[in-house]
Amino acid sequence: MQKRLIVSNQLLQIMLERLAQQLIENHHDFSNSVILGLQPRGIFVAERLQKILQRIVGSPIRTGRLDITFHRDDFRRRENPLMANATQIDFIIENQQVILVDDVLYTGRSVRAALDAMIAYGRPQKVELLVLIDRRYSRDLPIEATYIGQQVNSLSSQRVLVEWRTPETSEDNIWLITKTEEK
Ligand SMILES: O=P(O)(O)OC[C@H]1O[C@H](OP(=O)(O)OP(=O)(O)O)[C@H](O)[C@@H]1O
Ligand SMILES: O=c1cc[nH]c(=O)[nH]1
Repeated sequence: MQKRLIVSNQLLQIMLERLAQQLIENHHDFSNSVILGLQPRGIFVAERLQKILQRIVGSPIRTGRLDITFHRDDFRRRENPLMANATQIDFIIENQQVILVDDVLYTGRSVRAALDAMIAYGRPQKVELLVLIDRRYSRDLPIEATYIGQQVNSLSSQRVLVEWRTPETSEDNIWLITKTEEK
């Protein structure tokens, strides 16, 4: 396995600050806007953004967690049963501007499932999508992000891995993983 660093710890902090500023440009004080992080990995991005936004805006930013498990189009096709995560939305999304947040946009199938899952909670006025990494030219569906951390050219055999800091590592990094033949 080869691991190539595509976003360093320092760059990722700058990227998150920039994405937060872009959100503020469009959503001002967030009085009519909410954030939904996609389970399982989008919630880390959503929580980081929430902290930065709250620091800048100076008021609470409504942030929830959306589970998409039962809305995935491969739900019944998987050999290993999928484990559902929690959906936690403690606010009304009816008539709100919703920002869906995930770490990676690849085929677009997770986002399609998220749109489906979200509709059970109300009819938003508008829905946007924010991702850290947009794997270009990889879409199976006509879905694009509104806010992008970085676009990456990749092969279908590769995978993007977003690694968040732990007490041991204290660094956030994004890697492009290439599987190599085991000898
Ligand atoms: O655009 P997509 O092709 O849906 O891929 C993007 C999704 O994949 C990852 O999740 P996860 O690894 O849980 O999903 P996967 O099994 O579909 O790769 C990632 O956190 C995104 O949610
Ligand atoms: O590269 C990819 C594709 C889907 N999901 C990921 O987490 N990474």
